[in-house]
Amino acid sequence: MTPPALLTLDDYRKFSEKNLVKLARDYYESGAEQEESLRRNISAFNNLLIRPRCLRSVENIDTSIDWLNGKKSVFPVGIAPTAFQKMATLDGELSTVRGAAASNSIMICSSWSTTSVEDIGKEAKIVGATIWFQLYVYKDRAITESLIHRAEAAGVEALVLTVDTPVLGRRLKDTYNKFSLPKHLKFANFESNTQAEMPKGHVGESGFMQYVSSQIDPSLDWNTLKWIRTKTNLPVIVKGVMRGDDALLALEAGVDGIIVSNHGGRQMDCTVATVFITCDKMQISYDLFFRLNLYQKFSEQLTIEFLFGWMVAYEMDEIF
Ligand SMILES: Cc1cc2nc3c(=O)[nH]c(=O)nc-3n(C[C@H](O)[C@H](O)[C@H](O)COP(=O)(O)O)c2cc1C
Ligand SMILES: CCCCCCC(=O)C(=O)O
Repeated sequence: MTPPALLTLDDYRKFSEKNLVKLARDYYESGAEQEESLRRNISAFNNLLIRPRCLRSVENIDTSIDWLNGKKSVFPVGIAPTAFQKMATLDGELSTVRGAAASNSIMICSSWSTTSVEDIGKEAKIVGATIWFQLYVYKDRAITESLIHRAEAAGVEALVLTVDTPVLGRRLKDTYNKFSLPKHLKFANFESNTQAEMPKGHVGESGFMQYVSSQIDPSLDWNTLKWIRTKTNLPVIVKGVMRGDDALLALEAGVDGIIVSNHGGRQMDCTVATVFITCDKMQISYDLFFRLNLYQKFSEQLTIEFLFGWMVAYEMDEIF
């Protein structure tokens, strides 16, 4: 059967309903607690209005950006890290890395991919994709360090430290569903069963919640960031910053970039919408403004990347 034309995000979402089991769809789509942040992210973006200029030639437009180290990409949208992609397709992360190459984007590989970083790295070399690696910090620092070194050896060009997940947000749907990874899937970056397998869920606690509370280090702080910097020469970007004062601390800590994010409303409910987080106290000028994630270089410019979305490239004051 010829697949239908999928033109909008909503088309994709509806199409996926036929192909995803409820457990996976709920995991992919849900936010924390009452999902106020998740709804606010969407409505805040939908309420942005554009006042377009007229009689400006659009014959030659340049949407290119420099993600890092002078590497130009004509497509200024990155693919945010997304765990457990094989719940959606057989090829999982390999499909995404091919998509990243085809669209001249970058892929941020999740620590919790269902394909190992080595296999994603091999495919990235074949198809010519740029990959970065998103890091979760384990209580066992030896595990964390080994992840960093394996990602480096696999050819990633930057490390992205997620800083908004010292504990897992309470996702009610996952809890009701007693969410755990389907039996045939594992955390592909780990060998030992303790890290590679997600426990079964039980009443009132998903398997995912048990995994995170037993493995992930809730003491994550600025010292952890310093420690990471001693373990790698790769650029380090922090993801999940929501305030200007924290952005300044990140800058003082010598990070190479920040991603402003409330984790799609999946971590803490009742937060400000990502799109409205102003970078107060930051001496930068805005040149691009997008929807979900926001990747920022501490140079003259601000660029923003978003997951499966669309972009507007206007000056900030043209939007409101
Ligand atoms: C299904 C799913 C899995 C995700 N997995 C990860 C992950 O492994 N690591 C991570 O840092 N963020 C993860 N995220 C968060 C996204 O990278 C991204 O921050 C979010 O979808 C968009 O929200 P934002 O605009 O507030 O960043 C995941 C999001 C979704 C929807
Ligand atoms: C330590 C926090 C776990 C979150 C894991 C994956 C993710 O980011 C998401 O589901 O959202």
